[in-house]
Amino acid sequence: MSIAKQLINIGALKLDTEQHFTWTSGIKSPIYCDNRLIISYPEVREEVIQAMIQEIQTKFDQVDVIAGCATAGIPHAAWVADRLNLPMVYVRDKAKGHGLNNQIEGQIKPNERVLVIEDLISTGGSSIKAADAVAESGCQVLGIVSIFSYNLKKSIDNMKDSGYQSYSLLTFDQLLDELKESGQFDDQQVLNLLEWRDEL
Ligand SMILES: O=P(O)(O)OC[C@H]1O[C@H](OP(=O)(O)OP(=O)(O)O)[C@H](O)[C@@H]1O
Ligand SMILES: O=C(O)c1cc(=O)[nH]c(=O)[nH]1
Repeated sequence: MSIAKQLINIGALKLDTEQHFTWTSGIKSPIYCDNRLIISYPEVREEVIQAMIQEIQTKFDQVDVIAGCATAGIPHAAWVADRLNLPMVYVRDKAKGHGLNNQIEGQIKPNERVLVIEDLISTGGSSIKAADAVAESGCQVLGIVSIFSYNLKKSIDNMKDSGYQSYSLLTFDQLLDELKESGQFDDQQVLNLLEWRDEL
């Protein structure tokens, strides 16, 4: 089953055209994709892990370390790192502020080739920030792999400016196609959502 179908089946897609959800960037959205639910469904997470591994193996040569973006990217990074028998770190959105004051937890060494794993990309701000922290520690960021991207113009521009390659297993456009095919959304709803996304 496609990842789009699986996300729909587990209820990861939330729609609220009246109240709207507030994204981490502050954007108010009628839609919210809760990839965090994936961790509770072994069959779905298995598909996601396998798809991520395939993406990594086809797009990147030699990966030394997998870095998960805190928090929603962490479990996926952990499963992928485990399957590939690679070291893993995770990257906080900022330094912890107490204890060792780390932003990156785990160990990376200068010049290592690091692949960043994120669960979702809206503006790309969070994953780029995590990748920047990895780069600032002297490592080479190979790119960012995420489960889902809204394909916002802003995220495409942000990724381009950052210079990081970014790949997502599923895009908003593909998800809307699936919602239309399954009869859950009609043509007009899909058009409205695409128009809303393109205006952000
Ligand atoms: O591309 P962006 O505009 O940065 O948005 C995407 C980010 O937002 C969500 O995280 P959130 O801030 O909700 O935190 P969490 O991962 O701890 O749940 C998501 O998991 C991404 O990290
Ligand atoms: O941009 C976000 O914060 C965001 C959007 C979304 O659909 N899902 C999510 O977990 N975060």
